[in-house]
Amino acid sequence: MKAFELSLYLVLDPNLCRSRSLVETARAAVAGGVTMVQLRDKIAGTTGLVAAGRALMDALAGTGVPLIVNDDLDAALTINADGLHVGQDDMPADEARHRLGRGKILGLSVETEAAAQAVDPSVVDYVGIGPVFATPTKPDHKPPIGLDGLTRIVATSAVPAVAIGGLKAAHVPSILASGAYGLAVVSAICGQPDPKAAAHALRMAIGNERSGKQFRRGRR
Ligand SMILES: Cc1ncc(COP(=O)(O)OP(=O)(O)O)c(N)n1
Ligand SMILES: Cc1nc(C(=O)O)sc1CCOP(=O)(O)O
Ligand SMILES: [Mg+2]
Repeated sequence: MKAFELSLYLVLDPNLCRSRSLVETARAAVAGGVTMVQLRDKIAGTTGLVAAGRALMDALAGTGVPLIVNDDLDAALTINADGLHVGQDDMPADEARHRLGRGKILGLSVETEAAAQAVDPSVVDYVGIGPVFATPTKPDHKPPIGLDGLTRIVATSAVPAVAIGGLKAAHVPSILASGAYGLAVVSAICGQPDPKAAAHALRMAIGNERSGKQFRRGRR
């Protein structure tokens, strides 16, 4: 399996990318410090996802940043993506793992402690927990879990967690304090006038928060 790092996970949605292409946005975001990229297009269909996914695979080659395909296992397999992300209402994780093979990254959305408890770490590599806050990016999202809900669900998870839903740079301290390893965002990068600068600001906030914690632990 390609190594993965959940600190800053860009979920690419063409609806939010304004006039920029997915490739342009991904390149800029990776230059700004994004560590994972997901292709999420709810209307493209498998053919559209395959075309967009191939272009993204080329753009990310050599960067070390994995490309995850949302929902569509066939598209992920066709382009030999680094992994797949499924939700509770998508294909069951067991089946996704079986068809994906052991060498790929599999992410699963969880919205409750019960769902987090049910995650099998031999099947699922990471969980996406949300929505932390309400967001117009996903109109069909479940009720927001808030920071307390996030903290409880993270504590239940046997695999690394990334928080998602309405997250901006100002939320970095509270999200990391919840125990989540990182943040997954759409509009905080995709919808921004300068996606590289937006990604950089998020990544710096994450780095500062982590180093600040180390410093505080060492103080008398
Ligand atoms: C990292 C990450 N976490 C959660 C989701 C949401 O997945 P899902 O609940 O299946 O909803 P859709 O994105 O498919 O609308 C995600 N995509 N990525
Ligand atoms: C794709 C997605 N999944 C969610 C979940 O709660 O599972 S919230 C969401 C959209 C996140 O977009 P933004 O960063 O613009 O708020
Ligand atoms: Mg889904």
